[in-house]
This record gives sequence, structure tokens and C-alpha cells, in this order.
Amino acid sequence: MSTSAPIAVALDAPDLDTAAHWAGLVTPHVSTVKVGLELYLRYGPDVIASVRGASGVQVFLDLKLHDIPNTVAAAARAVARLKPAILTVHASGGPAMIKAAVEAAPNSQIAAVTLLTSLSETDLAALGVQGTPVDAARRLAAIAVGAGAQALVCSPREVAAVRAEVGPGITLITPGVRPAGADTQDQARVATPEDALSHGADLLVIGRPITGAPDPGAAAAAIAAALRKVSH
Ligand SMILES: O=c1ccn([C@@H]2O[C@H](COP(=O)(O)O)[C@@H](O)[C@H]2O)c(=O)[nH]1
Repeated sequence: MSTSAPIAVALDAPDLDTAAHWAGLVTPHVSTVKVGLELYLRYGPDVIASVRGASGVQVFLDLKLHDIPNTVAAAARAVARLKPAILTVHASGGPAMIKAAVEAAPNSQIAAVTLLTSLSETDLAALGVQGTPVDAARRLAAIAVGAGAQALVCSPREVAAVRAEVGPGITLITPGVRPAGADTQDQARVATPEDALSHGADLLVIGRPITGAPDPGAAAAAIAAALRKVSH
């Protein structure tokens, strides 16, 4: 059985052929593919059509826009014509910047990144972030949703608290997902796919555990099967 799982596979590939190949392998199993800075800066808008392919899979454009409101509005308008289902901005850009992105890309969900999952609690304290990661993620989530963000990106470790803060209507997206026993690599605040889903995530971003596997299609199918056993 092949049911599309709530997974966005991060296509962090060095070239377009590899990204399109991975997309073809995983799209029977997952709902979404994610294009990030590496591919977009190298290939520009063409990358979206290449990874969308014939399957029509949902494309998540993870550019993490972060600038003054006028500049972010112009950037969001520039990519809105590519019709990404999701476009990211940094929540720390503040409410006016988030609102500008929401207004500029009305047909995409604007997802505000709360705290990068690569930052440890120690890193966050050294950067001057007040309170625990849970406190800070909740604070940023409330600001972003107040500014009109329809989605939030947070660690699976904070997703339950963020859900309690923003309620059921907001899409919660969690990178920092690692199957039990997998290498965490540069991710710091991680959880398993099953825990991320059961704690309230709507969409799990998973890159290297799938794309670095000998058979990315089989790796995606295995995680999708594990998620089917978890009740949301
Ligand atoms: O806080 C964040 C925001 C975005 N990301 C992105 O997700 C993927 C994760 O890839 P893995 O290979 O599964 O680590 C990557 O594209 C990041 O840019 C994130 O990790 N954390």
C-alpha cells in the first residue's frame, strides 16, 4: 500500500538531476518535497518545475526570508508565481516582516521559523535568547501567528508546547527528525518521526536520513509505514 505520508523530503542536493531523481523516488510515499537554499541559489525558479515533475507533489520553498518588510514583500512576490505550497520566513524578522510576506504571497502558506533546530540550548543562551527553547519557541510562534503566519517551523521537542500556544488551525512543521539510532549530524534539538507526529506535528521535514540512504524510495516508504502506526 502506498499512502502519502506527512513528510517533506529535503532535497538538499548539489545538482538538479540528483534532486529530480530523489523527488521521483520519494513522491509515491510522501506528500511534499522541499527545495532549500542550495538548489534555489544554484538553479533559481527552474528547480521548482523540475522537482514537481509530473506527479504534482506539493513543493515547499524553504528560503527562510529575513530582511526589512519591503524587501521580504518583494522577494515573496517574486517567488509567489512559482506557487510553492509553503514559503518560509524567519519569525525573528518580526511581525511587520511576516505580515508583508503573508500579503505578498496569498496563495502560499507562510511558515515562520521559530528557532533553528541546529541550535542547542547552550547556543540559544549564548545568542541571548531568553528562557528555555520551549519558552522562546512559544513566544516567537505567538508573534508569528499574530502577524498572519499560517504555519510554523519548530523543533519536534517544542511542537507540543507550540500547539498549546497557537491551537489547532496552524500547520506545524518539524525538521530535526531522526529515526531512532540515526546520526543526528548538525541537528541539535531532535526527535524520532513517531514522536514528532504524536506530539502534534502536521508535516515532518526529513532530509539526509532519506536522501543519504542507499535507496531513498525505500527509506521514505519505511518511515511512512512507521508513521501510519502512530495515531495523531
Ligand atoms: O530549523 C530548521 C529549519 C529548517 N531546516 C531545514 O530542514 C532540512 C533538514 O534536513 P536534515 O538532512 O533532515 O537534517 C534542511 O533542509 C534544513 O535546511 C532545519 O533543519 N531546521
